[in-house]
Amino acid sequence: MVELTFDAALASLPAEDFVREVLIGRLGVVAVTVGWDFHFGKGRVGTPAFLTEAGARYGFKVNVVQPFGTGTPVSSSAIRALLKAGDVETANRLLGHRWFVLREVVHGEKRGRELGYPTANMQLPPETPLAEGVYAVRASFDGHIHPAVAHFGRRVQFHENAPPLLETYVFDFKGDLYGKTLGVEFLARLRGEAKFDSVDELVSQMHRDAIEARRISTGPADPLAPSAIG
Ligand SMILES: Cc1cc2nc3c(=O)[nH]c(=O)nc-3n(C[C@H](O)[C@H](O)[C@H](O)COP(=O)(O)O)c2cc1C
Ligand SMILES: Nc1ncnc2c1ncn2[C@@H]1O[C@H](COP(=O)(O)OP(=O)(O)OP(=O)(O)O)[C@@H](O)[C@H]1O
Repeated sequence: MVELTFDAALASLPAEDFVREVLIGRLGVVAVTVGWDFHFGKGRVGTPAFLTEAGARYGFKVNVVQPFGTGTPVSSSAIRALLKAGDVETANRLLGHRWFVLREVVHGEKRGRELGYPTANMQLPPETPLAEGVYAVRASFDGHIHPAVAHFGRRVQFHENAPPLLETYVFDFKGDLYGKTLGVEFLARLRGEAKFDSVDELVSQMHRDAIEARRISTGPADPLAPSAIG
């Protein structure tokens, strides 16, 4: 990979000089692929049309990739905004695969098993763009993928201001997951995190979450968002 520092000298380099000095002189390109709205060179003169014409003169091939889909352009900021809003289905379609995290399972407060839902806890980086709430997910470990339900949040039922955790309950599984690396891919958000009048009410809601998540995570997959964890 060649990374060019975008400094004043590069910013003021005319498109024609960039082609001659960088693409031909330094890299000796035989083919160049750019997006349909790509611009380069001083004054943004280097359009895909400019590049195609330069390619014909210098003898390199130019592929211009047209926009994908019909709606909003696919961009990492659009995907982050969708995940922050909890719309994982649309984020997954824009990504072309299900959004997933890969992390080690850490110890928690051992409350999960008392509630009837032992959960594998994972700490996600603070900048993770994910809405708090309950999700239908699939979890991968030891070479197998399991349907599961996950909660991402601060556990407002029990804590005032704890850091957010991803907690995953794996259906039809019993075993020790501490220290293992889990892949968790997200299929749908079921609801936001809530504080109930009693722990019993939280547990009743968790039963309903589990039924809904099992239905989704064992159901047919969206062909536009295949699994990336297996
Ligand atoms: C399906 C599911 C739904 C959950 N919903 C909530 C919720 O709405 N509010 C909340 O504070 N915690 C929720 N939790 C998190 C539980 O409070 C947490 O798993 C439990 O307290 C265990 O906590 P620990 O990791 O501190 O032991 C949920 C967990 C699961 C698995
Ligand atoms: N079906 C399951 N799904 C997830 N973890 C399970 C399951 N069965 C057993 N476990 C084990 O139980 C651990 C979680 O248990 P429990 O929730 O009581 O303790 P914890 O580490 O404190 O987590 P939490 O803080 O969520 O309570 C997991 O890390 C895993 O090793």
